[in-house]
Amino acid sequence: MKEINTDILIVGAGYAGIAAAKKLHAAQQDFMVIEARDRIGGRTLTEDLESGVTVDMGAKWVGPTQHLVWEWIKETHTETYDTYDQGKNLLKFKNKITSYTGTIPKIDPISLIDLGITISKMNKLSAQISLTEPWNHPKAKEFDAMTLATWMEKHIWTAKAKHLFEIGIQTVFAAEASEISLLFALFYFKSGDNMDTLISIKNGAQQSILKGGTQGLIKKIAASFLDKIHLESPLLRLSQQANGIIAETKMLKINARKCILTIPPVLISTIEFEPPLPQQKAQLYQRMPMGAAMKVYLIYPTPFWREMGFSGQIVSDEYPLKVTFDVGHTDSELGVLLVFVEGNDARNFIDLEEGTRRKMILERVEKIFGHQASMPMQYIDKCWTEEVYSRGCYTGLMGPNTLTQFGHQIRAPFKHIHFAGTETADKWCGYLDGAISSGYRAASEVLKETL
Ligand SMILES: Cc1cc2nc3c(=O)[nH]c(=O)nc-3n(C[C@H](O)[C@H](O)[C@H](O)COP(=O)(O)OP(=O)(O)OC[C@H]3O[C@@H](n4cnc5c(N)ncnc54)[C@H](O)[C@@H]3O)c2cc1C
Repeated sequence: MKEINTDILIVGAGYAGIAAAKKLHAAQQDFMVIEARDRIGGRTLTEDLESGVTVDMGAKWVGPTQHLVWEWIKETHTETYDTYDQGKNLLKFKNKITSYTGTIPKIDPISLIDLGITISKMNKLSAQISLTEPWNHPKAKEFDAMTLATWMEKHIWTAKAKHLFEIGIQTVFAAEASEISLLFALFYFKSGDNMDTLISIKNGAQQSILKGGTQGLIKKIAASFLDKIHLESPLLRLSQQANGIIAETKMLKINARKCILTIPPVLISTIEFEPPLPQQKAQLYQRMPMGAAMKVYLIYPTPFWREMGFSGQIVSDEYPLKVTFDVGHTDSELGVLLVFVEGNDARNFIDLEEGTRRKMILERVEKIFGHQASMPMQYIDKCWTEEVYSRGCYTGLMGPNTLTQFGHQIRAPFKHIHFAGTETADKWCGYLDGAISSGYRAASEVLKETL
């Protein structure tokens, strides 16, 4: 086993780990990064397809208020383009297809009012939640004792509004409303400005796309300190002494003064800690499962739906296809349709053979856009629950009784170990921007203690 001495060890080379490294590099600190995978980027993964199309199999979009990602985009002169958002969107509900413009589908007036009131109630409630201490809201215990599904049962009157709201929830959390606490949902909406921002393209979280992909961006940021990143080095054991830590992988023994751990909460329980994590912290990590999502790209010779006057955005109640977007560049001749399968749908869909998955998706898009839709040049899909070093996506979630009882542990250091990762962010928790802010915060904590 090779022994290495460094001042600060960063575990994980996703956006949080690279943000921490960037800050330490700028401060001319002695640090190293260990990463389990054979690549950097974590939950970002950009692939250049033979057709010339670049696809993000992980994180894709950047919204206008995600200022830290925009700083990186500007610093690296990365080109962006807007998600195609012209023409009519389509809603397929109970075998009927209707078209609409804007974020909210055209449905009967009663259901429409019901949906509008529900979203506005969510926004009003979430606006009252503190991002740093959501557990201190006067009704925190009450909100954290119920799931979002329980709240929906009580407050949404029409079946159609409930169904559409559920699709919105699956899209935002990659999970079911019955898996998350109301308090966590309110915190998450506030963290991303509000629910409207999270589900919107224009002025929302789905507004901009990076030309070289989100993994392309992190590669540019890490370029000046690549020699400090050790790939294929999963952390197995972390022990703490009076003056620092000893981290062990299969091949390395690393002695450091401080450690910044950026791995997803669900994976923290896989590390052997000596001494063990404080019991409330350890219990927290037993309660932050990942959601599940599958991303499917369909590449066509042309974005033929645009010529038909459609935006490429579909909201559908038919398993497995619930939501689609046109993510092709306006300058490209090719059509790129991105299909999301999320929550329990994804968990079931992932177990099917690839041929069956392809057939099902193509049947669904054909029903909506016609025969041309059944003949893409390429079908490509990716499931994140199969990724050993992610275990799902988009982020770690909290069910009832988690934020109020254990939430205060999320950013708390444990002796020489500091905790980052998007799940620890107050602003844009679950997103790339939150990952960057968490990395910067953890690096600042360490710098404060070591300088
Ligand atoms: C399909 C998908 C779509 C998404 N869409 C968007 C989007 O459009 N916009 C957006 O802002 N966000 C999106 N997200 C969320 C976004 O990707 C995450 O919020 C962000 O990448 C998290 O960064 P992180 O550094 O906190 O964690 P990670 O990216 O998970 O990084 C943690 C790193 O730790 C490594 N690791 C794990 N275990 C160990 C170990 N034992 N030892 C060493 N290393 C280890 C992992 O390999 C990984 O590289 C999406 C995510 C997915 C998967």
